[in-house]
Amino acid sequence: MHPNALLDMTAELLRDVLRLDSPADAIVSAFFRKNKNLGQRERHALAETTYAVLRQRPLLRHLAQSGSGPAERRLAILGWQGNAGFLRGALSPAEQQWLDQVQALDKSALPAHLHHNLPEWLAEPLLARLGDEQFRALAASMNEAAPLDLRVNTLKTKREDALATLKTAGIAAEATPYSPWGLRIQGKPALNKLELFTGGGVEVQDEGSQLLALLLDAKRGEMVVDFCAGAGGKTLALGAAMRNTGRLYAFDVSGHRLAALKPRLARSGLSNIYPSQIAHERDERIKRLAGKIDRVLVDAPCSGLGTLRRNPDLKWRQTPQAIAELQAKQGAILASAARLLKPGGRLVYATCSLLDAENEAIAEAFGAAHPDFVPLPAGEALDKAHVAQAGGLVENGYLRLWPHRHQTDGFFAAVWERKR
Ligand SMILES: C[S@@+](CC[C@H](N)C(=O)[O-])C[C@H]1O[C@@H](n2cnc3c(N)ncnc32)[C@H](O)[C@@H]1O
Repeated sequence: MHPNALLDMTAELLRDVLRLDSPADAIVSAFFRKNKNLGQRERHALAETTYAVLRQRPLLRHLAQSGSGPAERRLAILGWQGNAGFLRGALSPAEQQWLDQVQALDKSALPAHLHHNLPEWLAEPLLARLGDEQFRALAASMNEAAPLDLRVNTLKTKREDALATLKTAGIAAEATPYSPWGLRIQGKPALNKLELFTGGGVEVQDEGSQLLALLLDAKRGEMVVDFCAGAGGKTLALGAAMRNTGRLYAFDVSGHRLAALKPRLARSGLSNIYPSQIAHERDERIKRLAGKIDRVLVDAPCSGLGTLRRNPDLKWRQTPQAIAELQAKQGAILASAARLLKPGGRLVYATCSLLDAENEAIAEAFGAAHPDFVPLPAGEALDKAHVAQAGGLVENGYLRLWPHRHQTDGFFAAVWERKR
């Protein structure tokens, strides 16, 4: 495709995405379905430029004020993530001159919000929690793309063997530092045609997600519930940890999400998983299982703000009001899920949010209202699950993962044991 045509196409995609009325990944996928003849490199440039503009929207909008022509084209030029020579081929002499001027500007004197590129309602609590230096490091890490992590399905293969298979296929990878199941891939190679993937030997899963499953420490023969199973990323990890024995109920209110678990389940070779759509957190099925379950994971619906490297549109689409509504939901789901546990059973509450409001605040309110649940320090639980350097993943007894410190998505988890 001619460079100018691709640049105009990127501007068209940006126009749709910047309306912020649907998730960016859904808009990008629909755009690719509509434009089937785009090559791999063109798709990469379109998607990555879109994400780069979303990540740095305030800064790029500020810088784009000086140019001329359609605003989205200017943003696409400033955020361009494809080949630089290719971009030059798309620019008019005036655009090239403007780009050179913008690139030469000293940006160090710009106001703080043009550096962190976060809305004020989000920047403020993060800065208060982390302090200036850590906050800057976090904001910078959110401007990077996330690495590609895999979880080895230990039912089918060993981590060393999966690593060797990847190497033979010309894919560079290394063991993840914390999760004993994890591999971190260099770059973004296509994996979906590899036997290792189609045969269920590995699943794509952020190392942080793997650590949440490890925290539950589900064992052979147990009765386990994944209360908010969604498309089953953690369900599959738990099922393998249980060595395909016992019973693992995968609950979710979304039939659509549970349906996405089916092909992954087929690849995994697991037969101990029972997906079940529930109407709400007080569904009859939950009452029937009350007091019978060994371990319950509540991977609660949340703002998703720990995943900004993958979903940068969330910082512009989320609102404080939506988070207040989520908090009420999180408390209600946790209280209801807790009723499932046997005496001595383990409860894990987790989110992929960075905000205390969805994390510590929910865990502490639950703890205060449920004296029969005793907090279990996350570091201890992770150590027992063979997680390396577990002490560095914990704050105030809770699991707290940060993109800038741990190279994972942002995650929180609290653990309790029901009194015997
Ligand atoms: C963070 S996502 C789960 C991701 C999933 N555990 C994984 O690892 O792939 C939260 C899930 O909670 C589900 N959910 C929302 N309200 C719920 C409720 N009242 N009871 C159970 N699940 C609920 C959503 O449909 C969503 O799939």
